[in-house]
Amino acid sequence: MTDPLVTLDGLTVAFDDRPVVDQVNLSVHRGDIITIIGPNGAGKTTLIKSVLGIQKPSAGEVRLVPGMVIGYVPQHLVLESTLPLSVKRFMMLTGHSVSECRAALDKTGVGHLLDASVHHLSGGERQRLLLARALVRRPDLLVLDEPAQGVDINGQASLYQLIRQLRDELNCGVIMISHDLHLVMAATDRVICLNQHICCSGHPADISQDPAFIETFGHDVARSLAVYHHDHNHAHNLHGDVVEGDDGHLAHKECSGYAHP
Ligand SMILES: Nc1ncnc2c1ncn2[C@@H]1O[C@H](COP(=O)(O)OP(=O)(O)OP(=O)(O)O)[C@@H](O)[C@H]1O
Repeated sequence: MTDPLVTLDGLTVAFDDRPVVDQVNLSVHRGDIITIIGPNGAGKTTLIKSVLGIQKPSAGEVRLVPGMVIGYVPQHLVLESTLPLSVKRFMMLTGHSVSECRAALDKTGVGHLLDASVHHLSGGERQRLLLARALVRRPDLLVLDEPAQGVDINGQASLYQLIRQLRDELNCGVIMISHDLHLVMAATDRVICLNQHICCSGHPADISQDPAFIETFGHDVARSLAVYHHDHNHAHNLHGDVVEGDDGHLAHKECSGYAHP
């Protein structure tokens, strides 16, 4: 495996001697999609700010591959509402050419909005614009802070799908914060459950059964997530009945559920 793009080594950030990120070890490689979940105030944004270099660690360190490019997608696009601003002009503020900006907008599915006003975009279109602004830099690492905020449920699913597709195309690493637990479970490779320290981490299918996850999010959340996961130890016949597989085990081949690992 290649060297990680980012390594957090005992990262600790304290405000007034209160650690809000406590001894976090984490590495992100090319191709990884890592999602940070956790309750309000758990230190998720602080951790991401440390990766971006805008929050200094109190202890430990953040190591980045030298020369690496980071594309950042904030939660919201904050704009002066009285200032007329087209999508094209907004993108060109990055210093990239029109053709590069257009290519990035095409990639995120909003190339047709080049001449539209940014003030008139829907929630989903705004998030795609912010993603295009991050992509135009051809990042090695994409950092997203709740990218699906203000986007409806169908829009959220396609936004997460787009993030996976961009990861494949750019071969970048992705680290994001999300509160949309069901979508996270379907769209990510590794979940980090943060509550100052890392409570638990792992594949989405496994994490909902972790006692630390249940302690942080409660039984109801864990149970509702567990609905989407089941062991592949049996098969269904055309009537949906469970049947035994060829190898004597019960195999679950015909079910096309939500989040099969
Ligand atoms: N600059 C700062 N000075 C003092 N306290 C801060 C500062 N930034 C964050 N905090 C505190 O650190 C804690 C973690 O904040 P952070 O924004 O990282 O949490 P979060 O997990 O992203 O929360 P949310 O899900 O609510 O966005 C909070 O208690 C917050 O008030």
